[in-house]
Amino acid sequence: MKNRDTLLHQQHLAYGWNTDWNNKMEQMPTSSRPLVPARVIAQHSHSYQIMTPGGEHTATVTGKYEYNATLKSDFPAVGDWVMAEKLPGETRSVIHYLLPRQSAMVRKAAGSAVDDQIVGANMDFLFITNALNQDFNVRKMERYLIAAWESGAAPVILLTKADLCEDPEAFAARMENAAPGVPVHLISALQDQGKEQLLPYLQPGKTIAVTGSSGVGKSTLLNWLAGEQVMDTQGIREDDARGRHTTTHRELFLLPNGTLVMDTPGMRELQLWDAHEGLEQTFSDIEELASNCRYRDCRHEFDPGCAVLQAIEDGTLEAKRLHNYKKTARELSHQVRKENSLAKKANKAAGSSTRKNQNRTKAGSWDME
Ligand SMILES: Nc1nc2c(ncn2[C@@H]2O[C@H](COP(=O)(O)OP(=O)(O)OP(=O)(O)O)[C@@H](O)[C@H]2O)c(=O)[nH]1
Ligand SMILES: [Zn+2]
Repeated sequence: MKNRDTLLHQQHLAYGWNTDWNNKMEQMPTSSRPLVPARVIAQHSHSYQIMTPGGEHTATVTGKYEYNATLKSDFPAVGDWVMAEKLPGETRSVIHYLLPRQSAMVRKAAGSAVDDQIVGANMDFLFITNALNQDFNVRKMERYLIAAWESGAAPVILLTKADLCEDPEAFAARMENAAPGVPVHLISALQDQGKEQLLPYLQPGKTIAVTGSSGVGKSTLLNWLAGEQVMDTQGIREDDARGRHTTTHRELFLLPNGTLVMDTPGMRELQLWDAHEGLEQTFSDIEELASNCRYRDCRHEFDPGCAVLQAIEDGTLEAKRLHNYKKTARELSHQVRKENSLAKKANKAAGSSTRKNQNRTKAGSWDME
C-alpha cells in the first residue's frame, strides 16, 4: 500500500507541481481543512477531473467558491492548480480555491465585455499549428499570435503536414517574417519528421497547449508526440461513424516523458479583445520601426519622416504586413468600443446587481474565511 501511495504522489508531482507552485500555495490563507494541491485535467459542464496526490478524482467547487465567483474566469479551467479536499471514503473532492494563474488563454464570450472564459491555464508553451496546404494563412496566424502573447505562454509555430508541400522552406520563411522572435518548425507527423526540433519544449513538468484550426492535425500531432493513441483523429472518427468513441474525456495529458500537453479549441471561438499588448508583440518589427518615425503619433500613412514607410520603400518590410497590422489594430479598437457599449447597456439593465462584482476579490485570491 505504501508503495502505491508513493507512486501516486510521484504521479501528482509529474503533473507540473514545482517550487514556484509550492510558494504560491504557501502564500494562500491557511485553512483548518486538509487541503491538497490538484491539477485540473478535464472540465465537464458541472464538474472537473482533477489529479490529486491520491490519484484522479471527480470534483466540484464548494458552495462558497461558487458564491464568490462572479465571472466565468473565476472558475477553475483545464491546467489550473486548485486546493482540494478529498471526501472521506470516495474518489471525489471538493475544490476550495484556485492558485493564481501563471498564464491563461481567454475566450471572450461574444457580446459581453466582462464574462470571459479560460480555455487553458498555466501553459509554458503554446504550439500554434497551421497546415501546409490550402489552410496556410499568415493573417490567421497573426491573430493566433496576438492571443498567444496575451496568454503569457511562449508561442511556437508548427507548420504541419510538411509532406503535402512542394517547398516547405519557402512557407517557413514567410511565417518567420510574419512572426518576429517566434520559432517556426516544419513537421510531418505522418512521416515522422521534425520531432527532434520539438525536444527543447518537451521537458518533464512543462505544459504545452496545442491550438489551431480544425483539421490542421492537432490530434495526430498529440498522438505522435505521445507515441500512442491519446486522441481520436478525424480519420478514425470517419471509420467508426456512430458515436462509438465514448472514451473518457481528457484535455490535459501526461506524455511518457513527463511533458503535459493540452488540447485547446481553435481560434474561431477565441475572440480577440483589448489585446493591444499582444498586437504590439506580434508586430514588434513595425513597433520597432515606428519608434524611429519623426512624429510620435505617426499614422504611417503619408506622414513625413515615417520610418515604417521608409522600410517598405527600402524593401525591408512588406507592405502587406503594415496593411495587416493596421487592419488588426482597427478591428481590435472597434471590438473594444463595441464591447464597452454593450457592457454599459448590460450594467444599466443589471442595476444594483453589479455591486457584488465591485466587491469581489480577484480570481485566484479567494478569502478562506
Ligand atoms: N499528409 C498529412 N496528413 C496529416 C498529417 N497530420 C494529420 N494529417 C491528417 O489530417 C487530418 C486531420 O487530422 P486531425 O489530427 O484529426 O486534425 P485536428 O486538428 O485534430 O482536427 P480537429 O479535431 O477537428 O480539431 C487527418 O486525416 C490526418 O490524417 C501530416 O503530417 N501529413
Ligand atoms: Zn510612421
